[in-house]
Amino acid sequence: MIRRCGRLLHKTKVRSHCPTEELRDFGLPNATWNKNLKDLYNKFLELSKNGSWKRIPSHNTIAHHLQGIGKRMFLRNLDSDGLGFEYCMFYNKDERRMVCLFQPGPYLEGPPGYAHGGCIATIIDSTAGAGAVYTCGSVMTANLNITYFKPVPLGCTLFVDSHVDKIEGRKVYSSCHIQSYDGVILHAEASALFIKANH
Ligand SMILES: CCCCCCCCCCCCCC(=O)SCCNC(=O)CCNC(=O)[C@H](O)C(C)(C)COP(=O)(O)OP(=O)(O)OC[C@H]1O[C@@H](n2cnc3c(N)ncnc32)[C@H](O)[C@@H]1OP(=O)(O)O
Repeated sequence: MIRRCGRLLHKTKVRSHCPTEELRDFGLPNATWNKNLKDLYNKFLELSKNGSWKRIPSHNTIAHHLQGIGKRMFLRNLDSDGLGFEYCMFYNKDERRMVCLFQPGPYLEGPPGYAHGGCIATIIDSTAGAGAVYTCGSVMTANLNITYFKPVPLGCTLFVDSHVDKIEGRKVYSSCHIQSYDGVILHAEASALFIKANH
């Protein structure tokens, strides 16, 4: 059993923590991105030209963002592109919005052909969480409520749009919608409560 696991791990190139590994920005286009993802990415690059939006670099540790000691980030734990969470984020400071352009790969399957609900929760938590971090510093998720409206086909392009709605002391209230790349299908919506670090 362990040997079988070992072979599987080897085949799928699951990453182990390697502090000397070269830092790579995964939020840049690669050969596995489909046309819709590339088009949305280019649209947001264009919107970034006047400074309203900013592309957020995405490494395989969060040390870059939080000046801490990062190990391996959950969303960036596969070496091969396109298999898991393929995404990039853009932040708009004035609007307190973080958007994520997301293409769920085949290893995120739940129901046959569709993304697992847990990976949808992960991308919502990460997008809204990153929005809260960029708006007011280090946070922890205290509460996350999701309504799933339509299943998400693997390999499609999603537009994840989060917004910091309200800040009350250490409490940061956010909302998030997941739509198809063209805005036609609303796949899920969520509300989240983040608590700012107590320091
Ligand atoms: C590409 C870009 C990347 C960007 C980089 C970064 C990515 C980052 C992505 C991040 C995304 C990933 C993120 C993750 O995955 S975070 C990992 C998942 N989350 C956790 O493990 C959190 C576990 N819980 C805790 O650690 C504590 O309970 C926290 C820290 C949340 C609060 O404990 P703490 O002792 O510090 O605070 P407090 O108890 O004094 O309470 C303070 C206030 O908050 C209110 N309250 C507390 N809990 C709840 C609740 N459940 N509902 C409603 N209200 C709640 C409470 O009533 C009080 O209100 P008030 O009395 O003041 O009015």
